Formats: sequence, structure tokens, C-alpha cells
Amino acid sequence: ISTETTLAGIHFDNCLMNAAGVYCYDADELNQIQKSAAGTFVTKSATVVPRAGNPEPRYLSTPWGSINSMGLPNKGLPYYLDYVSQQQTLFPEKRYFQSITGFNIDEDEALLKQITDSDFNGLVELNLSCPNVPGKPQTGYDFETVEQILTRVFEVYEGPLGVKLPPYFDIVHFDQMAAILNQFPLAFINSVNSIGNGLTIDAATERVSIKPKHGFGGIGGDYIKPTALANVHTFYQRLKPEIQIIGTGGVKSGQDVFEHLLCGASMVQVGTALHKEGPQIFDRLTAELQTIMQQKGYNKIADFKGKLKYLD
Ligand SMILES: CC(C)(C)CCc1c(C(=O)O)[nH]c(=O)[nH]c1=O
Repeated sequence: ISTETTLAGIHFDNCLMNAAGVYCYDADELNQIQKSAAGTFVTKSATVVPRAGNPEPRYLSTPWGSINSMGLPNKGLPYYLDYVSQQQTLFPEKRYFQSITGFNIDEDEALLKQITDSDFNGLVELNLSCPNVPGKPQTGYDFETVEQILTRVFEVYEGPLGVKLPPYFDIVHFDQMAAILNQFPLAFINSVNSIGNGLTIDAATERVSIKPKHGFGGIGGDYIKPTALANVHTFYQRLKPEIQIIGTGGVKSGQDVFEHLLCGASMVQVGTALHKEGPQIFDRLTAELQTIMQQKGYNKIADFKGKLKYLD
């Protein structure tokens, strides 16, 4: 029973990995994912210069998931490129993900040029949930800007690259985004990022839970699994087969992993549940997935990937 997978022609021993932002801020956290049963890791989204991020409290775990407004705290791209370069030397057969986010198209280009000039041999995950110019929605909801960014990205970058997308909720938005994404030689899309601008409150103190943005933050966990599965499956239906899908959102059991794969994901990321349980979660999720596969008579992911059945 194998839970290995292939993405962009690259083989991974396990289809499970962390989601950008969780257990990937520095070498200590990334080492823990590296040593775990995860097939690979992705770094915290790196920016041109290091960032302290938002004032705390900026993350809260809740019974059904999490809320966060971290504000992109990260060590800056050079730090992660150095770390990944060391890992590439220690584990020459493994491939890692570098997440990046610019605050404008020129920063995206600068980040990609830094990666090109380095010895990085992995995959780039471009975070499109980044803020845009004031008065416009986040980049992932500004379709013209997405098209402009991807045009520039593929003029300057030649390695395997995918985009991290916010969740969509309107079928017309799925159609519009798929039409844009299908124009480009993307290796993958990662669907979904947290559901933006949620609000959790403490009724006892009558206060919000996190400090930034008057308590507004991205929602993860159980709350978002139905949205995540719908996004994974909708893009699986609409994207050209060369663009594979990483499924993220609401994964905390082997069954959740199985559901993302059944919807069409080739790789599955874990965020909120990893934050709660720690890297040993990958042992549990792998074992639970293998048990489900065994019960159903599946030997490999290809036996069921994308084979969700309809009732019509
Ligand atoms: C929300 C942004 C700060 C614009 C991007 C980084 C990010 C953050 C974050 O660093 O606050 N949190 C998420 O759940 N998803 C993200 O993509």
C-alpha cells in the first residue's frame, strides 16, 4: 500500500506535507518536518526583506479549527534558500517547495530572479493571497492582476512553479480563474488558502480573539473542508491535466486525505491540524490513509485519484 505521489514529474515518497505558514518559519521547524513522515516541506511565504509580522495574539486554535492574521512573518528569501540548499546537499534525491509572495509584480520578479540565481532545485509556490494595491481585493480575487502576474512570472522563471489560491465560492469565478490558469505552463495549483476575514470572539470577555485587523483573520480547519474539497474538485474538472492539484484545507484524518485525493488532489497539505498536533501527525495520517486504501482494495493513489462519483 503506497502513499507515494508524483507532482511535476517529481516523485515524493509520501503525498503529505505541511501547508505554508505552519511549522516552516525557521530551520528548527523545517528540520522537524524534514525528519517527520511528510514527503517534503514548503517554507513560510518568503518576502524580499524579513518581516516581523503582526502584533500578537495573531493565531488562535479553536475546537473546529483556527483563525490567524500572522502578517507574513518570515526570515526573508535568502534565509530559506540557504536552508534548502543545505537540505539539497544532505538529501540529494529530495525536492522541496519554496513559497514566495511579493507585494507587487516587480517584487514577484525579484524573488524569482533570486531563486533562479541560486542552486534551488525544487518547486516554487507563489502565494496569490497576498495583498494588492489598496482599494482592490486580494490578488487571488483580482483576475486581471492574476493574469498580469502569471504572464510576467513565466517570462522570467523556468523551473516548476505553482500558485497558492484563496477559496472561490461562485461557479463563474471558478470558470474565470480556470480560463486564466489554463493559459500558463503551471506545474500545479494549491487550493485552498484560509477563508479570509473570518471573526471569532470570546463571549465571556466580549472581545475578539486576535489583535490584528480588529480580530479578523484567515479561517482554517474543520470549518473549511467542504469549501476546500469543492475548490480541489472544481479545478480538477476544469484545468488541463498538465496542471496538477495540491489539496489543502480541513485535513486532520486519513479520511480527509482520502477525500482530497478522491476529489483530484495529487498532494495534500496539512496546516491547522499540524499546528495542533505537531509533525508526528504525518505518521498517523499516513497509517490511517493506508488502512482506508487497504479496506477498499487500493494499492496506490492512482487507483482512486479524482474518481469521485456523482449521483446524477
Ligand atoms: C494573508 C497574507 C499576510 C496577505 C499572506 C500570508 C498568509 C497568512 C499570514 O501570514 O497572515 N495567513 C494565511 O492564513 N494565509 C496567508 O497566505
